[in-house]
Amino acid sequence: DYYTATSDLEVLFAAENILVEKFDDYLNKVEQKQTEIKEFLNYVDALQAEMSDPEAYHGNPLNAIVTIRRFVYQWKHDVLEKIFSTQDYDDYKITIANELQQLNITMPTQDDILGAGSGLLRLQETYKLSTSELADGKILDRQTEAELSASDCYEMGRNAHELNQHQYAVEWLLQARSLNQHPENITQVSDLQILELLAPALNRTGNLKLAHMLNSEILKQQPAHEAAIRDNIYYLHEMLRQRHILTAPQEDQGEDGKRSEEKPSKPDKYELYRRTCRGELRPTARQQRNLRCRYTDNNVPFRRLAPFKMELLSEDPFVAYYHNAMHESEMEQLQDVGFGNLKRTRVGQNSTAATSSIRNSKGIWLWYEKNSWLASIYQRLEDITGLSMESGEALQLANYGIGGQYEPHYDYMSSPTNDWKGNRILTALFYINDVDMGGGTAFPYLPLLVNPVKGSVVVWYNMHSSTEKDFRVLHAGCPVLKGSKWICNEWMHEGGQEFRRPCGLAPERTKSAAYEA
Ligand SMILES: O=C(O)CCC(=O)C(=O)O
Ligand SMILES: [Fe+2]
Repeated sequence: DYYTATSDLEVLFAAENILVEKFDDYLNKVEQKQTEIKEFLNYVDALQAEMSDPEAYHGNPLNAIVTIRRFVYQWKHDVLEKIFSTQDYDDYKITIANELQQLNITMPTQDDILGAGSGLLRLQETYKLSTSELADGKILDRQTEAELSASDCYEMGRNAHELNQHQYAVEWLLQARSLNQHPENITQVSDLQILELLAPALNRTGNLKLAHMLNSEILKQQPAHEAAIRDNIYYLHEMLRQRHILTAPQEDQGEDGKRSEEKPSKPDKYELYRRTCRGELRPTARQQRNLRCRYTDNNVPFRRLAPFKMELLSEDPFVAYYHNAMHESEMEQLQDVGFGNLKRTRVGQNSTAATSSIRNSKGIWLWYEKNSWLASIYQRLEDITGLSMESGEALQLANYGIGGQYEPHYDYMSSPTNDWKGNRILTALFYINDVDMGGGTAFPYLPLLVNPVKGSVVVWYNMHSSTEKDFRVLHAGCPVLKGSKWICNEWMHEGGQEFRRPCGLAPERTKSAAYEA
C-alpha cells in the first residue's frame, strides 16, 4: 500500500514519468493520423466540388475505377480502419503495463485513498487542525504550497462518511461546496454529488432540518432522484416524530427517575496520548528540576575521549536522550537499505503478529549476523545502555507515512517466550531524520513528548529493576504531521543482564501499579 510509508510514494513519480512519456508518444501518433485524415477529407471535398456533372463523370470508365478505389482503399484502410482501430491503444497499454511491472510498480488503489484519507483525519483529530485551513494548505501555523481542490475535499468528505466520522464529513463536504462556487476552479465534482453525501451526513450529526433542506435541493435538481425521494419521506417522518415527542406531556419521573449526575469520565489513554502529542501535557517544573544534560562515558574507557552527550528526560522511570549517537553515513546507509525494501510492520508476537492500524508504518528487521556494517551500532548500544546485546533482538528500521503513528502500547510482551532471553527490559529508539512537524514519541503518563532529533537515540526501561513491568512507560509514536519519520529501534532483553543491571531487592511494583490498565 501507498499510505503507510512516505518512501514508497516516491516511486509513483517514476511511474508518472513513464505515463507522461508514453502518452506524449501516443498523442503525437494520433495527431499525425488526424492530419492525414483531414488532408484526405479536403481532397474528397475538392474532388466533389470540381464535379459539375456527376453522370458524365461516372460515364468515364477511368473515373469509375477512381471512385471505387477511393472507397476500398482510402476510406476503408486509411480512414475507417485507422480511426476505429484500437491496435495502437492496445499496444501502448501493453508497453506501459510491462514497464511498470519491470520497475515493480503497482498502481495506487481506492484502498490507498482511504488509507491516506484516514491518516489525514487522524491528524485533524490529534492536532486539532481546521478543515478550511487544511484545504488552503495551512498546517497549524505553517502555510504550505499545497492546496486541495473541490474534488479532493469531496473525496475527504466521502472517506470521513465511510469511516463514520460524520462531523468531519460535513466539514469537508461544505468545504467542497464552497470551493465549487468559484467557477475558475477545474472541478470534477458536481453540486449534486456533494449534496447526495452532505444531506445524510448532516442527518447523522443530528442536523435533521438542514439535512431535509439540502435533500429538497437534490429533488429540485432531479425530481425523480430515488434515494432523495426515499430520504425525504424519512426526514419528514422523523421531524414529525420529534415534534410529537417535544409536545407530548412529560411523564413524571418521580424519585427514582432522577438521573444520576454523569461523572466526568477519566480521560482515557488515547485522549492523554493526543494531548501529549499536541504538547498540552508536559512534565511539571518539579519533575524537571533534576533534569540536566551531561557528558557521560558510562565507564567505557574509549568513551572518556568521546563521551556521550546525555540529556535526562525523566529520572524515574529512566528516559534519556543520547545525542550524536549515530553517524551521518550510518543513517544514509539505513535509509538506502530501507528504500523499496520495507514491509508493513506487524504488531504482536511471532505467529500471531498481524498488520494493524495500531501501527501504520513500514519496516524491516536487520539482523546483526547478516549485516556486519551494523557491528559498531551493536557495540554503541552496549556502551550507551551498559547492558549486554547478547539477548537483544534484531534492529528494526521503520518509516512512517502520512498520519503514520504507533498507538499507546508497552514494548514488553504480555507473555514472554520461555527461554533465557526473557522480556524486553529496555528500548533504544534512534531517530534517523528530523521530522518536519509531529511524529514525537509520547509518554502520556509521565507526561513527556520526546521530539525526534536526527542522530539521537532515546532510551528507556520498560521494566523495574525487580524485573516487574513498569506500567508508567506507556508510550506511542505521534502521527507525522508533515514530512516523514525514520526510526530504528532495538529491544534489549533481560537475559544476560544479571550482573549489569542487578535486580532490585524490594518489589517496585507499587510505583507503577496505579497505571496498570
Ligand atoms: O515511533 C515512535 O516514536 C515510537 C516507536 C515505538 O514505540 C516502538 O518502536 O516500540
Ligand atoms: Fe514501543
